[in-house]
Amino acid sequence: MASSTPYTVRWGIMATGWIAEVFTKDLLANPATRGVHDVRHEVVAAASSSSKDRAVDFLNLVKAPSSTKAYGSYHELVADPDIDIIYVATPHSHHFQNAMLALEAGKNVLCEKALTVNASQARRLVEKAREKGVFFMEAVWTRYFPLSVQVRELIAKGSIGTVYRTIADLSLPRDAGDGKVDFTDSHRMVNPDLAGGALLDLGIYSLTWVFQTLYHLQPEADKEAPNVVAAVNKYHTGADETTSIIVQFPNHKSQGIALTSLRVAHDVVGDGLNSGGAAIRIQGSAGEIQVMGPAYCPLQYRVIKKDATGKAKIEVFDCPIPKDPETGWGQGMFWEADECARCLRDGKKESQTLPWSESIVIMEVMEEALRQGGVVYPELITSDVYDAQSPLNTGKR
Ligand SMILES: NC(=O)C1=CN([C@@H]2O[C@H](COP(=O)(O)OP(=O)(O)OC[C@H]3O[C@@H](n4cnc5c(N)ncnc54)[C@H](OP(=O)(O)O)[C@@H]3O)[C@@H](O)[C@H]2O)C=CC1
Ligand SMILES: O=C1OC[C@@H](O)[C@H](O)[C@H]1O
Repeated sequence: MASSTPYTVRWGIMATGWIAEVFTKDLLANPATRGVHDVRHEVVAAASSSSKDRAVDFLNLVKAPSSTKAYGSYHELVADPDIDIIYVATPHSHHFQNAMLALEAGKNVLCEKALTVNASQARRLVEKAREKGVFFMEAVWTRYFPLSVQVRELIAKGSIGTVYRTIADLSLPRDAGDGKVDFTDSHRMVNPDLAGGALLDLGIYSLTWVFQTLYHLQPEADKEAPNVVAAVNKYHTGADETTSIIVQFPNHKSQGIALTSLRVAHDVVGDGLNSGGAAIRIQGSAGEIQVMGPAYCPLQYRVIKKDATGKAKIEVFDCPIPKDPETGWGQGMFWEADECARCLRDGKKESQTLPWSESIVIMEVMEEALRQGGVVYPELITSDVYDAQSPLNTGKR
């Protein structure tokens, strides 16, 4: 008989920026408000690379329980024996060193997207997780949305026939009108020192839709790494500002088109529904699924087929994100946290929804696209040699 006591996971939060705040609030949202009763989350500690005060401010901001510990270094965080899993919420540039720091300490790890700066770093992390026997997952939260689960199920049961093509776009209209985009050159979105650029930050979601609809569902025995053709426009900082990728799975006769840009919008109106077209179109031999809303946080999908008379039949499915009524919190990041909890409870080292091998293949695609576009990141952040004392781990910038 299943236990009625929820399985509790104790989290340590590495970094105190924007997404650390959103994710931590989701951890603290009541699971019952999303109908979850088998797992729950506790926030045990948070760490800032710059000071303990910043970690204290962060914990106040997210209204963490008073017992939650604040650390002024990532090293202290990963050494805390009360923590089950570390959430790495630093810029892409830091993920390899920071995740390795936690894995080396024997911690389970959920690491923000993009997992690393290149595929070799991703492979190293997976090898380390395997060696240490710990759980490790890339935090691509969208994969755990009930909407994504439903869309994958529809495809798997052949609702739109054989899927031959997926087109996915995640683009932000940040053109400043003076040749620049409205991020400062030091911002992580465009700063090569922080592995900035449209692809690693946004394009990964376009690729997520391509992969979860065309690659993830390929039978294990027929898994096919894709051919990659990319066009990249570089920003004056050297990071990519607009990148378009065609991934081709020749044996499956399928293709994915993943688009991203910091210049134009995937949705001109900005409400995710009325832009005139879907940013994600999954095209099958017997119909199409359109996913509405930004690729990272979609809230509606439509299944479009012809009925027996040849007339279009459109079914619309809304998938809202439940908010905790007490705090108003809930952005949809709790679903990936629940996945981590269930994997830990069940002794799984990787999530079947985003297996290690798939994170690596996606990193290979992004690395190849950036190579074709001539985007080069600095040695400090591309190295796959772990250094506990790297400035990326100590915060000594
Ligand atoms: N899943 C999602 O929807 C989203 C995911 N992300 C991902 O989360 C990660 C962080 O993004 P975001 O929270 O927006 O970034 P922020 O700049 O807001 O925060 C990054 C944090 O990392 C720490 N950090 C350590 N070293 C540096 C450094 N040299 N420069 C800047 N910050 C540093 C800082 O915390 P401290 O020094 O206190 O440790 C900082 O607050 C990225 O990988 C991004 O792709 C971002 C937004 C949405
Ligand atoms: O992951 C993300 O999703 C939302 C975007 O606005 C953000 O830049 C990106 O990091």
